[in-house]
Amino acid sequence: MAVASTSLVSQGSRPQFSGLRRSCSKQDHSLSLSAAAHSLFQNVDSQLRFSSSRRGSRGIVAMAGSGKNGTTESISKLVSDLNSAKLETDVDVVVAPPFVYIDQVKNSLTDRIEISAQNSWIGKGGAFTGEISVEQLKDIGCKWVVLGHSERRHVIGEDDQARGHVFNTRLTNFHLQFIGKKAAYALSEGLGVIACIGELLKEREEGKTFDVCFKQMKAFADAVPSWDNVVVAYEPVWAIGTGKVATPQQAQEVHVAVRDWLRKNVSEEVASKTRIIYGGSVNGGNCAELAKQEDIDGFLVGGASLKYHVISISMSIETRIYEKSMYKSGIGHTRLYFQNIIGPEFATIVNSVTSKKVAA
Ligand SMILES: O=C(CO)COP(=O)(O)O
Repeated sequence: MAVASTSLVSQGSRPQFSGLRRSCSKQDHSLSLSAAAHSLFQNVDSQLRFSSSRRGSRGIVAMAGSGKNGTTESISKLVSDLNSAKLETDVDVVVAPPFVYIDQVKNSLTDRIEISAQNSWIGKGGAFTGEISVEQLKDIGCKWVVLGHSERRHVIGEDDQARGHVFNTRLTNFHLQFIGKKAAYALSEGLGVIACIGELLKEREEGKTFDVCFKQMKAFADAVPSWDNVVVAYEPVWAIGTGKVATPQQAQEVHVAVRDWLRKNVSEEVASKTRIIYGGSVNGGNCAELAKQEDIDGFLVGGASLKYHVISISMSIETRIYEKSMYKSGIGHTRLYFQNIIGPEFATIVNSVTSKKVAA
């Protein structure tokens, strides 16, 4: 779980909060996705077809927020908000600050919330200038690392598979299944891994969502010896930082497909136990509906982790105004608008995961 909170991030970058609900009982999964499911992927009523047999008692880790930039001052404020937030107890909360602020966050953040890095090196530390080793992350108190984030894949160029070129002999092997191998090394050293997957808009439009997600899952599965400390984060790239959140149905159908992939390719037990969280424009307004979906076990949150949850109530009151001056000015009814700040938005998101559990 990783909360990389926006508070830990500064303008122009998306922080990431992820909330993870705590783990859960093993459930029977009867759903099996057939190949034909791919062609049905876009159908409107897919929610029903893709609904799994899991029950809501499953715990969820669901809050990771991190930021990719920030300042000492903005981070102090975010940490203070996190420390005072009322967070339900059965949600694991993780914050993933930028590397340079991890120490500051670690030294000021409540123990209730764990810390994640946003990336780590593929193997044991050594002469890899500019990289951060897993050993160093552990040394400063990190418990988690986010790997395979879409920005690392599509902006930095990290990949699951071998690259078309090799920088030098020493790096040849590293570039084979780069992301999976990073995950394997982090796990071997005791860090939890938030393993990100997700399709580009073009890939979704071409009907390749499952193919892309399954390929990314395979790269992790081929490399990791155990899924015990892995949380899968499904983040459709087109939803990250765009304000275009996946609908609950769109998210659920991918989550259940990924769970089914785990069942078929790893084991029934791993499929049942692995927490699959959703990321991509999650906020205080849309989290509750997403959290109701059976296979959404929490969230990886960016921008919303920097904000406050504001409830706007607009009330139109049909009131005849007899007061002379008002009447003359033509005001026949009064509209009242209320804005109520109910706390940090990440708290709303974390607690939505708990509400799902309670409701179920
Ligand atoms: O990047 C993200 C999480 O890693 C998601 O960011 P947003 O919540 O801002 O879309």
